[in-house]
Amino acid sequence: MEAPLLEMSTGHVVYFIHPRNGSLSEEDTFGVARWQPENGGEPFAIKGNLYGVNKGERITVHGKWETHPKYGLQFAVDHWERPLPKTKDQIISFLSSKFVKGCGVKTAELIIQKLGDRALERIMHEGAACLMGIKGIGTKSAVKIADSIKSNFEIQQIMMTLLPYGISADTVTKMYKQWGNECVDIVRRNPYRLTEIHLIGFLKADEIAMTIGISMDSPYRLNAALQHVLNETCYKGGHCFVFEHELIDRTKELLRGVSEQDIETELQLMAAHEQVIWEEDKIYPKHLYIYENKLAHKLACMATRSGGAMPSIENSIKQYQMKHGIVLADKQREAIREMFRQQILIVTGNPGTGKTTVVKAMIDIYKKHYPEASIGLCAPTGRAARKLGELTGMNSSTIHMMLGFRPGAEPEYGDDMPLPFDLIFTDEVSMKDLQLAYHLFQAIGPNTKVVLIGDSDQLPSVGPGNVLHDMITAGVPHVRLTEIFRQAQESQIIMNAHRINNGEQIVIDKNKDDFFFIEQPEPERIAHLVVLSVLRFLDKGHKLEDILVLSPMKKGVIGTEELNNALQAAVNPPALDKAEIKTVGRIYRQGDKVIQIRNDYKKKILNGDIGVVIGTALVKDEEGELTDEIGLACDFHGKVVVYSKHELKDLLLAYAITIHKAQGGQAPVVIMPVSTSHYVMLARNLIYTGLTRAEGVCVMIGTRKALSVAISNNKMVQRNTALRERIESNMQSIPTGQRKVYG
Ligand SMILES: Nc1ncnc2c1ncn2[C@@H]1O[C@H](COP(=O)(O)OP(=O)(O)OP(=O)(O)O)[C@@H](O)[C@H]1O
Repeated sequence: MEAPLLEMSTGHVVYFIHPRNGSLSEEDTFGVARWQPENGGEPFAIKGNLYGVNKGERITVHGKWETHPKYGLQFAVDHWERPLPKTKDQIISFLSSKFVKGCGVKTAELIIQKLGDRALERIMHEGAACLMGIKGIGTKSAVKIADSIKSNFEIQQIMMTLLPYGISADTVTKMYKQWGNECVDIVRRNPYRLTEIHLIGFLKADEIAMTIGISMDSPYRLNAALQHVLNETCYKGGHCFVFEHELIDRTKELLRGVSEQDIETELQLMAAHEQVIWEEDKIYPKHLYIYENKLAHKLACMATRSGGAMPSIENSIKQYQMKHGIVLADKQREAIREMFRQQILIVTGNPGTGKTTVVKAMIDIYKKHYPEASIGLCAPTGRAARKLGELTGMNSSTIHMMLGFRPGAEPEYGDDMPLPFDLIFTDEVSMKDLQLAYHLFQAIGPNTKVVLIGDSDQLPSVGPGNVLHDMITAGVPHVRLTEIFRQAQESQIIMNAHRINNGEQIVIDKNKDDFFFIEQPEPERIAHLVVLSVLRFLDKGHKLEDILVLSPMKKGVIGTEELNNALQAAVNPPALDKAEIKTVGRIYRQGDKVIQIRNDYKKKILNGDIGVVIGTALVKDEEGELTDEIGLACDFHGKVVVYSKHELKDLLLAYAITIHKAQGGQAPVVIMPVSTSHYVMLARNLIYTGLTRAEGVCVMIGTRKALSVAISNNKMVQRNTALRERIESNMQSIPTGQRKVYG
């Protein structure tokens, strides 16, 4: 049976029925609107994918009539387009609309006066030149006007061609921004280039390629598949490279039916063109290879620059101890001496071993010796940076902010412009992945000292690399603090963290009120108890921001997604006076705790930043001008950020977060489900990292059996990295005689 012919109607949306504010997004495109046809007929309801349609805008909808059981006759939109305005009035209203930049009604009338009724066709054909000489239009605004007219209609043509291939309107808009009117040619020739636009992955591009008719063994396909497997393996597994045989096997599995020989040949070509780096049996994404090599070289240079002991240091330590009424442990004193001797020093220790105490002593003594010196403090997350600042009483920032990360460009500080500090302390070093470590060390000048502080027993970085471990094993100067001080010994959280780290079971003294284990085997009951515990802490006067609910994973009854839904319903239920924004499968409500899950240098909000929804506000466009889209306003420690509907994919509820996401942050209360339903995730360093997020109270809910499985599982997941070997060989290539003396 042939598909019924589509009918069409040109007119405009009078108002949106659903959603009422008309704010649709790429994820949520379904809308219902009151439609006024321009032929003067009766208004009627239209429904369907109305994403991109603006109230009052003249468009043409194509679709068919349907009878809804409740709402009666409606026009179901299949697709829509913006027709070229024809009459003088239509042209003036289009030219003076928000689609054309820099043109008001007056200017629009002058344009028609000069160019006539075919003004738009002429502008598209002749460009800005035909606008020159019109009163009030300078060269700049002529270009602006011509460009916006051109892109408006050009993009529509491109959409008509590309939408049938299954490419979404939003992706076409992004492609157009990047490739202009070459979009169609590019996609037809090599649809895998769509993966350059970050919204499309290999699988989707492959689907489109198959619709276009690209052959199964096309070199474009093989190339994209190899890139995809290489990047996925590195970024999901934390690897810096993938072994050749593994890369080929996985790619073969993905492409099914393509020969190993063809894949290998493509890989050789990629290596020849330096799309990837092939070193012995290792295949690197090019950027990770560069990072690993340059970082290794820099670390080796710094690690071999020692300045010799400072004679007056023992006296300074003594004076510090007297002034502060403290006796530093041997290892703490060693760390201070080494800090003066070395250009780079790593100080590690489990909780309560005096890391912060020694940092404060280092700062104090260094300032005594060098009163004019400038000292910088930084950490990988906002939370860790704030804590370091509070504990030392000095300014502290995220590493990203310190280095001046910006969208689409290299950071402000790098090897040609080193950071302007004599001494830098950087905390939570276990979280630094290869890329962040590379950027930080690139920006360290020859006369700057760096002290890295952290706990090497915590989870490794989320991103590729095992930087802290590799630095320590390669012999970068390192002091490990081991003594647990008396005050710390009183904390059951700290003592149990040490036990877990040593593979021992936890011990709880029920007379103390900082550590609780609630035995409960049923995941549904565990989830219920988590919610009850949160409510109880809130009743006791804790603020929402004081409580971290940590789960090892996202999925499942006690995964973060379901816990977040349950906690949102219990802690922040809907109310008439609370603003809300809905996207697919999620509601954000005023008062919700939220977490950013991607670095956004433009908004200056980093992956892992936690904030609170404060309401709704108008979204600004790329030029900073207000649009009529209603977005979600969130407060991140005093910084207010507005998210468009489209940007909400970067924001999750944060009543419950994964332990990985919680790294680098702590809270007075931690509630953590520990269940065998998370079997695959039960690992010692995971539980240890979760527990050590608690500053005051930890409540574990689950089974001792699950906890015991986790504590016994100390298998370190292997990461493919050659940083250690590279640091070692770089160190060896600097002859002892030529090693520079620091200081
Ligand atoms: N030399 C010392 N003598 C006595 N007490 C000390 C000494 N060093 C540190 N402490 C005390 O031990 C406790 C833990 O120290 P500190 O906070 O410096 O450890 P930390 O390793 O930074 O801990 P965390 O990783 O939990 O932040 C503090 O109460 C601190 O005052």
